[in-house]
Amino acid sequence: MIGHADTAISDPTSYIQQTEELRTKNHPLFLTRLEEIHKVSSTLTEQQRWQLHYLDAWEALFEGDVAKSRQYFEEVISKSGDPNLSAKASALLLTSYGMTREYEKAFVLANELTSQLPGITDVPARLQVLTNLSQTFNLAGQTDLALKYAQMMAEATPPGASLCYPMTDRVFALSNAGKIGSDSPDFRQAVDACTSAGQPIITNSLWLDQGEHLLKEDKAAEDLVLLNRIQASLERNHFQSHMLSALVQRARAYERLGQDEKARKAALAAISLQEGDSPNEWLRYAYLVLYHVTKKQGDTSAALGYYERYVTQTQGYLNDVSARTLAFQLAKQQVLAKKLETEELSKQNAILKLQQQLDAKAVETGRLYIVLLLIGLTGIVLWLLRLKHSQLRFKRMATRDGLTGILNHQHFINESERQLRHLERKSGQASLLWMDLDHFKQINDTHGHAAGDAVLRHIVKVCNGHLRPGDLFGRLGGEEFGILLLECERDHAIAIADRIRLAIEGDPLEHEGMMLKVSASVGVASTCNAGHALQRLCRRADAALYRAKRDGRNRVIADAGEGTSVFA
Ligand SMILES: Nc1nc2c(ncn2[C@@H]2O[C@H](COP(=O)(O)OP(=O)(O)OP(=O)(O)O)[C@@H](O)[C@H]2O)c(=O)[nH]1
Repeated sequence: MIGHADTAISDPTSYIQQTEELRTKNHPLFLTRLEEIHKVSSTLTEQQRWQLHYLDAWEALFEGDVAKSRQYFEEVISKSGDPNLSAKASALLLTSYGMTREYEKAFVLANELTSQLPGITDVPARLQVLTNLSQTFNLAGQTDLALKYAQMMAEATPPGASLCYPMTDRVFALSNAGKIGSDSPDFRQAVDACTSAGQPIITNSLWLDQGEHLLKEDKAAEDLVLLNRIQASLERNHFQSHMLSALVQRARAYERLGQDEKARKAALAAISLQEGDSPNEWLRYAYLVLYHVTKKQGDTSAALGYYERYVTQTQGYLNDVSARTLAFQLAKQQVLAKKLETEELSKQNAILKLQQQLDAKAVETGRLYIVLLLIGLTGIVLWLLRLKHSQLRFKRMATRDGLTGILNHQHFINESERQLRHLERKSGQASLLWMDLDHFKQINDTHGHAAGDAVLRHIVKVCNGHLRPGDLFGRLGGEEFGILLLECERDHAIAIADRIRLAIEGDPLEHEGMMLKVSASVGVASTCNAGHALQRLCRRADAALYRAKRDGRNRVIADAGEGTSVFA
């Protein structure tokens, strides 16, 4: 329980809520309780203080202090952080714009509230927004919209709760549309709902509207009965616009009944109630009554004066009506323009998105092309490599001996001729070794052909270990080899040949657990004796080899000119 001086409030939240419900039900009690809450305001939570601020704003609007109410409502909307309270404040701000004839602002706000509606789920806030929307659209002459919001309000009203507000908004919309008369059951039903809900101010609004219909239907006496019946309630609740409209209605009723003095008094009372001379439908009627009465009484100058005020008011009223319609249309146009703009933007966004997608696709396609190109290029490169490899293989096959990898007979001959020609030009020397393995047949016969092959490969390996890179080494056939030693004098060649012979002899091949030992006979011919012609060199070397074989094998015999030889 929180308290201050003589006031004690045990549950401020529900107390504030109950006080809010009293606004139009029991306005004097509402004021008393509002004062009580203010006394304990220092003990309230922040949210409760904003609720109190909202009630202060409502009261300021009820009293006609629009500026104060608007300031308070705007503070609630921007600072309270309470979406439901903000929605209610916006709804009442809407009404305040209507009261000050700022119709454009009102309809722009109405449009905003309409779009926010789906998100407003708090029942009291939703009902407040719906009733203010219905009233605002009714003010603009948009009675269908007003009816729609009244219907939505009825649907949003929880079961068992009063339908006073939605029924009243419905009656006002139907009434404004000229769809009901004074005897319409809609009046009766709405009045019953509001009476049993304990809403005298709303009930009085309905009675006054029914009175307007009675006047239109030329039932002035009935209207006066009605006005007399609600007079006490009007005075009790002291709602300024009700007091004003009731007095004007009374004045018009008296005038119709020929009770001019009463009509004049009522009209003057109405004018005295109104502060300022701003356009107003009731004042328009008040001046019209005064014009008729004074004219009838023969007071022409006074009648003229009232008539001028009546014309001014009419002008103002008509301007006001067209301003409402215009503002509504303007706001509608703005909303439409905004919608179109949004649609245009979303179209542009869609185009941009498409563009981006196309760009992405182009990049993707570009990438695909690059990948395909790379695959193609790689394929071509691989194909070229394979081609090169094949060419090399073919070239190798064409120039090399398949078993040992050294030059084949034909290529050895060709290359040797080329090198000898070259050496001849520069007077260089070369020596040709003609080498044949001894009794090789026995290897084949004893150990098999494969062993013979292995020995041939081994011999090539041994020989290569004693040759320079530029020397030519070829297999002339079977177990016969030719070696052309470039830039090599005869004696040096004999020494190399003998080193090779010794190496072959001293390096048997281990093959499948067997030591395969071979020897070689070598014939040497040199350009210094035989000249640079290959044929002659071969003949001389071959002859020397023949002698080496004949003389017992495993030896080197060098050609020493025609018919001579040197042993190594
Ligand atoms: N394993 C193997 N044997 C070969 C190859 N080419 C030739 N031969 C064999 O080499 C042997 C050469 O024998 P011959 O010409 O009688 O000469 P040899 O047995 O070496 O006797 P001499 O030359 O007189 O010392 C033959 O048995 C051929 O079959 C070859 O590529 N691989």
